[in-house]
Amino acid sequence: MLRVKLLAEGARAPEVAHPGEDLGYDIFALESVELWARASVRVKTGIAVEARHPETGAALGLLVRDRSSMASRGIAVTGGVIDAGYRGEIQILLTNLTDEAVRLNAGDKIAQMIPVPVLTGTVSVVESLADSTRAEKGFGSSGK
Ligand SMILES: O=c1ccn([C@H]2C[C@H](O)[C@@H](COP(=O)(O)OP(=O)(O)OP(=O)(O)O)O2)c(=O)[nH]1
Repeated sequence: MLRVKLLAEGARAPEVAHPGEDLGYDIFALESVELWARASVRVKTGIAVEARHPETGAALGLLVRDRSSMASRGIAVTGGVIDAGYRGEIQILLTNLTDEAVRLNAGDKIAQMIPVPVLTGTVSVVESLADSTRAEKGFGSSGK
């Protein structure tokens, strides 16, 4: 469940293309932007949101992720952590990984937002951690 405040003329509420199946809400650019080669830009959406679990009503955060169609053109979402309590304008950080400038137009669908529960809790500094099979092994320890 997403409550949306439209902050500017031309702002468009997020949409779910396939309700009940899609993980993310598609979001739209408020403005046209030139994405210079190898550079990052912050794109306004003109929306503020409040995401809640449809059954429990618990506050949810949102992770902004790529649309595969944009990623396959070399335009990647960076940043992307929207805290559950954030009520400011959602802005989309995009990085042009290519050597060519790319123009995005106002109204373009530029990213998707995936709701996630808030699982952060208290932080305790301890002397030892619970045993596990992996223990300290990592960085390719399990082979190719
Ligand atoms: O792609 C993004 C990333 C973040 N935000 C907003 C929502 C988020 O809740 C807030 C803060 O983001 P984050 O915690 O990642 O930034 P920070 O650099 O750690 O700033 P702060 O000290 O305000 O937490 O900025 C966006 O609109 N778009």
